[in-house]
Amino acid sequence: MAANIDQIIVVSAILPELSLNIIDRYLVASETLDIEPLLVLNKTDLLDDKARAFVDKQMDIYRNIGYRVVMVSSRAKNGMDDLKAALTDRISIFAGQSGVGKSSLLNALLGFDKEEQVAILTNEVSDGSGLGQHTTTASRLYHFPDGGDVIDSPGVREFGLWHLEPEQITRGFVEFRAFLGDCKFRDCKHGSDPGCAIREAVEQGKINRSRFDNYHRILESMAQVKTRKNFPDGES
Ligand SMILES: Nc1nc2c(ncn2[C@@H]2O[C@H](COP(=O)(O)OP(=O)(O)OP(=O)(O)O)[C@@H](O)[C@H]2O)c(=O)[nH]1
Ligand SMILES: [Zn+2]
Repeated sequence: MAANIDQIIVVSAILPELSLNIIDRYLVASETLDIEPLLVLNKTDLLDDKARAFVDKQMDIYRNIGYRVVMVSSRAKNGMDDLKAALTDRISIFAGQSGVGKSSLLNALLGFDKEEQVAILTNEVSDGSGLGQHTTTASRLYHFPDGGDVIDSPGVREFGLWHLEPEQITRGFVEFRAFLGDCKFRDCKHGSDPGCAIREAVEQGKINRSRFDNYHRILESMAQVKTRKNFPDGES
C-alpha cells in the first residue's frame, strides 16, 4: 500500500484541540514509512488575530525543520487553492484526529454532493475498529477535479506507532539526526544522560523543546503499551 502513496496529509485544527504531540506522532509515522507529510491546519475561520499569531508560531516549529504547512478553512473556503496545488499530480492519504475536518476537506475538494457524502459516511460506520487492523472496508481512490488523487480508507486515517522500535522513533524526529552520532554514550537515551548531544542542542535552542518533550512522551506511552502487552490483565 505504502508504495503508491506520495504524501500523507496530516490534518489538525484548533478545535477539538491543537495537539503538537499528535502532530509529532503522525510525523514519526510518515518518516518511518518514508512518505512525505504535509501539515494542514484546518478551521482557520475560528482564529482571531491573536489566536492566528499563536498558531502560526506553533507551525513555525515545523516550517523551521523543513515541513510544508498549509492553513485552511474548509468551511470559509480559505487557503483551499494552496491545498489543491499541493495535491495536484500526487496520490495522498488524509490522516488526523477525529473531528479535525478530514471528511469536510475531502468533500469540499472532491466536490461531492450530499448523496455521495451519505454513501461515504455509511461506509465509515461499517468499519468500527478505527485502528485499521481488522478493517474489511476497501480503500477507495478518488480523483480530485483539479488534479491529484486521494486514497481513502477509514483504517488508514488514524494509525498508531505501537509497532515501532525506540530507535525508529528517534530517527522519526528529523532534526535530531544531525546530532545523533555526537552523544557521549552509544546507548544514550537522550534524557538526562551525560554528554547527550540532543539535549545540548535543545539547551542551545537548536532543537525545539516541545519536539524534545513530545519525543520522550511518545517513548513513554509506547513503553506503557508494551508493558500492558507483556502482562495482560484479564481480557485486554
Ligand atoms: N469552524 C469550522 N468547522 C469545521 C471546519 N471543517 C470542519 N468543521 C466541523 O468540524 C466537525 C468535524 O468535521 P469532520 O469533517 O467530520 O471531521 P473528521 O476529521 O472527518 O472526523 P472523523 O470522521 O471523526 O475522523 C464538523 O462539525 C464540521 O462541520 C472548518 O473549516 N471550520
Ligand atoms: Zn543523547
